[in-house]
Amino acid sequence: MAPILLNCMENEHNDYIKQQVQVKNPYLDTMEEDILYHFSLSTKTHNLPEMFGDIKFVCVGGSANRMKAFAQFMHHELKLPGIPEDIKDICEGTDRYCMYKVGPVLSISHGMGVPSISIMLHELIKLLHHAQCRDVVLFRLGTSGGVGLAPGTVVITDKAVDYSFRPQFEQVVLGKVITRSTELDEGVANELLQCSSSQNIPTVIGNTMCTHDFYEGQGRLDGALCSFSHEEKLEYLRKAYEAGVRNIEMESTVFAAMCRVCGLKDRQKYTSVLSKNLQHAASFTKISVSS
Ligand SMILES: O=P(O)(O)O[C@H]1O[C@H](CO)[C@@H](O)[C@H]1O
Ligand SMILES: O=c1cc[nH]c(=O)[nH]1
Repeated sequence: MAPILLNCMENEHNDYIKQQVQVKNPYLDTMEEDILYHFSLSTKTHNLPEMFGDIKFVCVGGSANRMKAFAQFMHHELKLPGIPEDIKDICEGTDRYCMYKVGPVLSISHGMGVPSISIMLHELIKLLHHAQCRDVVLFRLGTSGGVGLAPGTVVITDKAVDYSFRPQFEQVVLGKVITRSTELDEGVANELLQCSSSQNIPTVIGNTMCTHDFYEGQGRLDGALCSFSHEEKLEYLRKAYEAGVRNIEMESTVFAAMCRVCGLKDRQKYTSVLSKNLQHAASFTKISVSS
């Protein structure tokens, strides 16, 4: 599934915003050193433009092993010199996330849930900014639970939505709730849909619901706690389906919101989430960013 996405994005590359990745924090420029704590990288100890300046695609997913396997797969697909098994974890100085660079592709793990991916995204966006990367496309390759779909269906996200099926992400800042949009890019979703049709993979475009919990949050009956009946669960999932939800996972809203805030507001070209084998999902967004 993943190479299909990357091939597709590369073909359409000229459509992307030719901009350097930017951050939305005036304090960063005044700092003598920026430490990317959870990557074990810093602007003082590492030459980020030299290490990462040629990055065009960033693929993120929850599991460290998956993202290593994906990097090895990309190494093979891109026919890069050397042995895929020898690729090195750039973040080996920390066990929070793993990161592999294969040519213009960066493969990073982000753990489970919004807080974990959010920390990773702060540091990733800063890294791409410091490295002066341009025209970067960001994908999430993950797993998800399908809603009303046959197992194995790939879901390309139209909108990332919250538990109330709203396309928004709520972040508490200084004790106040800030709401950020998670609207996504239609054009990119359609590109991916076209790619899947050429590969004969069952694929739909639909909304992806992001929850803060795998069990009760997703209407599961098999957690340590369950405060609802089977009928109530089905009713909620039915409402979700009617609202256009086709899969459920745990990172898409913050992924979409952060990339959007760091992007061209008027372009609104953003995320998607894919799900495969009931459980394989990928979300993607452009983070070609402007002021
Ligand atoms: O497959 P990954 O990328 O880990 O994502 C999904 O799997 C985890 C739950 O099992 C959550 O993080 C969910 O979003
Ligand atoms: O969040 C998730 C991830 C995989 N499968 C699910 O059902 N939910």
